[in-house]
Amino acid sequence: MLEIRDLALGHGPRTLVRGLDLEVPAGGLLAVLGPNGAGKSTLLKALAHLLQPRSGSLRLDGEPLAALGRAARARRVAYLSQQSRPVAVSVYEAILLGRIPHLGWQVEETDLKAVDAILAHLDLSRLAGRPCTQLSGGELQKVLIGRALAQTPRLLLLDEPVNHLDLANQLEVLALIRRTARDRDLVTLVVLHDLNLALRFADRFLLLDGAGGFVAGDMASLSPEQVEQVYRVPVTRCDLSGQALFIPR
Ligand SMILES: Nc1ncnc2c1ncn2[C@@H]1O[C@H](COP(=O)(O)OP(=O)(O)OP(=O)(O)O)[C@@H](O)[C@H]1O
Repeated sequence: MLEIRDLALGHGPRTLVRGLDLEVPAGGLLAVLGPNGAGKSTLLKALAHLLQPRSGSLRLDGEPLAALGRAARARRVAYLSQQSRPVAVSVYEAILLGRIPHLGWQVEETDLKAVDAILAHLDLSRLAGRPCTQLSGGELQKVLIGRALAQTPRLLLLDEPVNHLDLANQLEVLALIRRTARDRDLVTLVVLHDLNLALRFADRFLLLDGAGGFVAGDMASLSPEQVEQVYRVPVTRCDLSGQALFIPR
């Protein structure tokens, strides 16, 4: 469980988040929503300890995140930024890099087995020897998620993981993230721009308005009024064969 208490975030004079209280249980998927510039990446960076909150506390399974040392944090928190780029190593090596926080002075059999398991889990075994620079966008995104999983984190932070992916890859990658969060009982936060993907894959949401305000709840409770107020676009929420959708009017 991730507990966020009275969190305030901002840059310079601008306050992005004020008084944020939120509990994020393990096993599910929290969609972090909001318009461009609302503070979604800033929130993830604060959780990854890359940015100092103005105030408030962050606890993971009861333990203050700020108290974790660098190595302990790398074992507990995996963060995939918006700007992740391929590195010139093989798929196998890229995922093995995620084991660094767990390594002693050499790679152990358990590390290699962990990489094999992740390759199989992500259906990437056939690409193990391929340089990351020769992957499609969807394949690369899966490798980066694999590297994050190799850290065996408890908290998984993914900033727009389906950006630049085609429809099939968006669905595949998000299904994989949801399945992984459930199977490995991870606390997972995913920044998404597509509300309909959020409705389909997330079970909770946090909607930031960029002016300090926020609304959070079960995905099923996200209302057109809440969406309209933040995105300033009139929308209708409808149901198509059991799948909720927001349609701009
Ligand atoms: N290091 C920084 N210094 C000053 N301002 C910043 C910094 N980083 C971000 N900002 C500003 O803070 C606001 C929130 O940025 P952030 O990247 O968190 O938004 P976002 O919701 O992730 O946006 P997007 O959907 O466009 O990725 C933006 O107006 C941005 O310009």
